[in-house]
Amino acid sequence: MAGFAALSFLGQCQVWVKNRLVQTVNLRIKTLMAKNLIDDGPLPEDASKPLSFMTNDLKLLETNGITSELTILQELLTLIFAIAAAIYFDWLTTLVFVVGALLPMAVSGLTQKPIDRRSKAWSAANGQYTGSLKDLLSGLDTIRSYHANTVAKARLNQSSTAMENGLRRMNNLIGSADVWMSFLSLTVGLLVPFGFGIVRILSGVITIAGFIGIVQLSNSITNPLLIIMDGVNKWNTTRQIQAKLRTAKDTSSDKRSEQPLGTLQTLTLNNITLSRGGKALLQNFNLTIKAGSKILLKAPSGFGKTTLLYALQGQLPMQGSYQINGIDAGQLPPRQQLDLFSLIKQQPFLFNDTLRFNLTLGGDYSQDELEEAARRAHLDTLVAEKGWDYQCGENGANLSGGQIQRVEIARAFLVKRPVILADEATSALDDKLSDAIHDELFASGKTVIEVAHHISPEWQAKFDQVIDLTQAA
Ligand SMILES: Nc1ncnc2c1ncn2[C@@H]1O[C@H](COP(=O)(O)OP(=O)(O)OP(=O)(O)O)[C@@H](O)[C@H]1O
Repeated sequence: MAGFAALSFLGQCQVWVKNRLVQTVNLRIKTLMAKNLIDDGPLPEDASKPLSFMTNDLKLLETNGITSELTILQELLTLIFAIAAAIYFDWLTTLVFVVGALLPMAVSGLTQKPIDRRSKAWSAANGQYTGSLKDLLSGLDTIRSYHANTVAKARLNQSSTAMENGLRRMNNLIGSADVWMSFLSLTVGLLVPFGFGIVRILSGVITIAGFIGIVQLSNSITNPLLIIMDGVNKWNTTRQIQAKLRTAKDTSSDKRSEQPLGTLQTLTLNNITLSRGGKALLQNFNLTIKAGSKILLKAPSGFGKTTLLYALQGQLPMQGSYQINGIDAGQLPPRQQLDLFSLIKQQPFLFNDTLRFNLTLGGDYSQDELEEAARRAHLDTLVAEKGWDYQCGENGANLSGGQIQRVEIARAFLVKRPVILADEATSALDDKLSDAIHDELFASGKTVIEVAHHISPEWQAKFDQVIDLTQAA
């Protein structure tokens, strides 16, 4: 009774230790990936990929990777003890049993590449499914308005079918590999060693009792080996994911040291080339911007204006020479470069949180600073009416388009950075409000780089430079 209780308690401890280990590893990986995603990684061209990685792929890593590693470790211990005990009876018969059990394992190596390919295909299909689902949820109002329900459901079904097919194919391959490895284990791993053992008994090298001992122990050799093979196959499905984790580790160790930049003097672009999604945009572009100047960038839609603003911040790559105060931007820590700019986005993003949080984004600002930013962005009437704790809703669903834009403008005023990048910053505002915001932007004394399609001739005349990007190369 006491023995059984002790064994059960050991089993209980094993469950606790295993789950604690899985939790610790999962948390470390999630923290590392969150850091890479938020701090270090490039802006994703397709958000569904990191989304799927953080959810589905990391789950697969837990079930097929971390859990398999623990199982392999546990079974290895049983295996080592069983082999040691069997050697005590007869080392040669034990060797034949071990070789017979290892042979199928070597053959299992052949299935690794196809398993890799199928796991990659499953991961891609998974990303597409997550992307479709995300699209559908954020565009549900549009889908319903235009009665696109049937098409939307069909698209989602199509990607979920592709994902489930990918999963089935991957599991089929793993399952088939397991079945045929078992067949080999039973034949090469069991029948041959049995025959050899009988020969050893007949030649008087071992006793029947010794052979029975080895046969008993062979279960503790073959079974752990089968479980280890299955674990290795499962672990192999996570190799792509582990490769991504290693890249994340590399990017998170940025060795560039902080260089004193001092106050901003110039931004110099020489022979700059930009591309996005494989498409060449600006070519051989040159521009020098002095601190405090007001620049208007003009070009047709899709030319690459927004891309240029992101590249100035260092959030998208650019080829050529980009210097900040004469220092190569590539030599600056990304954070130092980012800290020079506040970006008023063409399509602002709002958190499903209060007005206050949406302005401060968790930063430490005094109430006076908040009120001042809201006043300059002409958001003060909204604040007076709704209060700072007003819930903006998912991506600003509880605000008008113009109010969302003014929250974005207020954010830019609040952070007080030397350069304001304004991407169609007042496109949702009426002329009077747009003029008032421009008055504030120009009065700030900051460098303003604005991208806009509709700016009146009077306002255009107030800029230091109006650059037509189509003529700038
Ligand atoms: N995330 C992305 N992935 C791939 N290509 C993109 C992405 N975003 C934009 N592009 C492409 O890059 C090109 C430049 O886009 P960008 O937004 O910089 O143009 P823009 O000049 O600001 O246009 P607009 O005046 O319409 O805002 C376009 O052809 C666009 O299709």
